[in-house]
Parts: sequence; structure tokens; C-alpha cells
Amino acid sequence: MKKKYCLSVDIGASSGRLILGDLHEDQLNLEEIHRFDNSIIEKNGYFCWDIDALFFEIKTGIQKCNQIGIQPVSIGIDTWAVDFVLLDERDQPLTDSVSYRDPRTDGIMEEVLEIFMKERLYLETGIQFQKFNTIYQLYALKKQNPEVLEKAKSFLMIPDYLHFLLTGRKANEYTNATSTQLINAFTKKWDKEIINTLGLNVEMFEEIKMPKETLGSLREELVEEFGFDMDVILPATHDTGSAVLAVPELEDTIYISSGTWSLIGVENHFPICVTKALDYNFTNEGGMDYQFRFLKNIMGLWMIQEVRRNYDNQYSFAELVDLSRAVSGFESTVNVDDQRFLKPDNMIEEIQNYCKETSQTVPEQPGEIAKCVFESLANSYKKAVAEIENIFEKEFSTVNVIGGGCQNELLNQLIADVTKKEVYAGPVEATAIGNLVVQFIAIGEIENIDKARGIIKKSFEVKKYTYS
Ligand SMILES: Nc1ncnc2c1ncn2[C@@H]1O[C@H](COP(=O)(O)OP(=O)(O)O)[C@@H](O)[C@H]1O
Ligand SMILES: C[C@H](O)[C@H](O)[C@@H](O)C(=O)COP(=O)(O)O
Ligand SMILES: [Mg+2]
Repeated sequence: MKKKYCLSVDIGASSGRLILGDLHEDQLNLEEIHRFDNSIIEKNGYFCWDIDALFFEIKTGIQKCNQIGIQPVSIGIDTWAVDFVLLDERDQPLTDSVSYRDPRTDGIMEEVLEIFMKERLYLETGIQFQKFNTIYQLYALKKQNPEVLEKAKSFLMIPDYLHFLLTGRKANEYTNATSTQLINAFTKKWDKEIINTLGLNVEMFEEIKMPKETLGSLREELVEEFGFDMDVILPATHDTGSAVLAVPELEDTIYISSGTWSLIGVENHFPICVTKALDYNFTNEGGMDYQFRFLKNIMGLWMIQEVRRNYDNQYSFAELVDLSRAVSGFESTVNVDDQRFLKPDNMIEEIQNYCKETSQTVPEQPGEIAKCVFESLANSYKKAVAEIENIFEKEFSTVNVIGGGCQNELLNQLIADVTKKEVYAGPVEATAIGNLVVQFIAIGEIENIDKARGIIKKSFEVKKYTYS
């Protein structure tokens, strides 16, 4: 029987990749077809994503499949959360793809919480309070460009919009929709009371669809361009939702999805909206099969990405790790979750100013800056682990780091040392793997997610770190 290939498109905040998957004797084989950078651009006075360039890269990757003689049966796209595009009645974009790092939402969350009590918003949605949540982006739009919101007929999150460009079909995929803070955690539907109270246009929100559902096949013009058709099967289109599906062993494990952001948490069967979770600012993002990702955002490797950019990319990530290893007698750290690090003009200067203001030795050399970032991240992970164990009233025995950041062996060891837990690192391409297994489940090649985790365990190396 002809081998079936599925194609995952995983676009994170720093990079995108198209990865082909196929199954052979209970092993999942990956082939990276196309990789490209992603970054924020300045457009019309806002920090935006270059969505047209991203769609071009997706098409380039699909064409590369054909060039190597492989025609996948399906494709699924996952990206970062919260951001969106609004379409008019002719299905034309009304907005640029403004990034969650844009300052347009400064002060907006506070205004919304004047209208809707924080505790109530958390009880109904279970979503963390981040100033860049979609709810605050839409409210900012209502204040700053009301005419745009009035014309909006469709609200599509980034992966929804990319799927629309492929198929002409519009829907909001559930896992990513939960990151808007507009989905009711109990009904799993758009919370019309919140939407109407904030005076947002309830009609523009699309039907909620779940991972494993087929959205449709390709637009005719794309079938002609690619030379073949395929189905768009919805993965967990929130990249972290896909990543968590690829954690080989969830039992007794705290995961860290380590990429531009660090998302640290556990899988849970129900939303936890207790006061302590609110105080710690944990979130209950929706997962496949209506599971919940109880986690919190930590500033993540964004900080070292920006440090690298400040050094004109003259160092690789591996070289920055090596430089930090060579540093001794330097102990300064920062609170990585201080909003000042969300989008500073210069990350190196922001870190140095923080150390000055807190009367710590100011890092000067690249190795000192990198060491400060990695040790500060490890400290934030340690705090989050303690908060998780406090909420669950239990000790977790392991931490599983997945994503590009699991290649940072220094940070993996730091995590083991500060948390006093065994750390498992891998798979690197967890997001793409989680995206693929959902497609394989949808086409009947894998029975369910438990069987998928068994295949993942057999297919990918996971490195172990014990604490000293
Ligand atoms: N060889 C490496 N050594 C150390 N860190 C690495 C290495 N390769 C990638 N990384 C880390 O992985 C991060 C990117 O992870 P990734 O999951 O691809 O991010 P995203 O999905 O957010 O774009 C980089 O910012 C870098 O810190
Ligand atoms: C802004 C969101 O919190 C962010 O998208 C996060 O949920 C996420 O998915 C990060 O993924 P990266 O791969 O960009 O780190
Ligand atoms: Mg990612």
C-alpha cells in the first residue's frame, strides 16, 4: 500500500519549518523540507508579522515536496497564539497582522478590568492575564480604530487565516481560540457575555472547530500551482498545544515548551481557576480532546535571541552557551518576567540597567550577558515549579524540556540543579511532531493520542540530566 505522508507547518515567533512525517513499523520518521526565519517587522506604525512572507514560505515548502516526488495527503499549520487578522465582507484583510509585542495594548488590560472584574474573567475563561491577550488587542482596536472593527465580518487567528488562504474556509480552531481570553472554559464556546459587555462584534467570530477535524481541501488555483491536492487537517493550531502532545511521558512530569517563550506547566483534565492559580497568573489553555494546558508564560529564549541580535548575530546560540560556560564568579540575575524585557529597544542595555538598578555587578562581556539570561530563566522555572507543586499539593519527579531550547545543554543542567529534579530534554521538534500525530490520528493511521505518545517515545531521543 502506498505510504502516506502528512505535512506539518510549525511557525514560532523566531522561525518556521515544514516537516514531512511518515510512519514505519511504529516509528514516526521526520524529514525537514523547508526552514525559514520569522521576526517582527515595523509596518504602518505597528510591530507586525510579515504574514504574506510566511504564506510564501509555506507555498515554497509545499512545492519542495513535489520536487522530491512526495505528495502529502494532508497539511496542518500551527503558530504562536493570540494574534489575528480581521476580514471584511469581501474576505479581504482589514488589518495587518499586528504582533502581541506591539505597545498598542499598553494600559488596555487595566481599562477592561474596570469593566469586567478580574476574578470573574478568570473564573469564566481560566486564562492568564497577559496584556497582549486577544481580548485587549480587540479592545485597543475598538478604541483606536473603531471603524475597522465596524467593518469586520470575520475574525481569524494567524493559523486560521493561513488555513483560509489555503482552502477558502473560515473557522476558529479551539486550542488557539482559548488564548484569546474570550472562550468560556466550561462551555468551550465564545463567551458572548464578555464579548457583548466589551462592545465587540460578536458576529465576526467563526465556528469553533477541534483538532483532527478536516477544514477542507486546497483552493483550485493552489492545486494547479502545486500539481496536487491535499486536505487541511486541523492540528492543535496553537503551537504550544501541539508541542505538549509530543511530550513522551506526561505522568508526574512538568513540561517546559522552550522556544521564543518558555511555557511551563502540566496537562490537566479540567480548568483550575482557584484564587492561588490566579495570583500566580497560571492559564488554562485548551488542548486536544478538551484537555487543559495548565501553564504559565515565562519570557523565554526571546531574551537570548535579542541579545544575539544586539551582537549583530555574530554568535550562534551554541557559541553564546559556550561563552557563558567560560564565565566564573559572575552571579547577577534579573527577573525575566519583568515587562521591561517584553520588547526593549536593546536587550543587552535593559539587562545591564536592571543590574545597575538592583546594585548587582553589571554584565559587560557576551558570556556574562548570556550567563545572566540562562541563570535568570532557570530561577524563574524554579519558582514556577514550586507554584505548580503548591497548587497540585504534590511533588513532580521530572521536568521535560521540549522545543528548540532543549538543545541548550547548559540550561537543561541548570534546570536540574535548581529544581533538584531529573530533566529530560527532547524532542526538539515537539511542535511539529504533535501537529503530525494529530493528522495521522485523523486519517486513521494512529489510533489515539496515547498510542501516538508510545510511537513518539520509540521514535525520538530524549536526553537525561540529573542534578548535582
Ligand atoms: N544549538 C543550540 N544550542 C542552544 N540553544 C539553541 C540551539 N538551537 C536553538 N537553540 C535555542 O532554541 C531557540 C529556538 O527554539 P524554537 O523552538 O525553534 O523557537 P520558536 O518555535 O519560538 O521559533 C533559540 O532561541 C535558541 O535559544
Ligand atoms: C504570545 C503567546 O503566549 C505565545 O504565542 C505562546 O503561547 C507560544 O505559543 C509561544 O510559542 P513560540 O514557539 O513562539 O515560543
Ligand atoms: Mg515554537
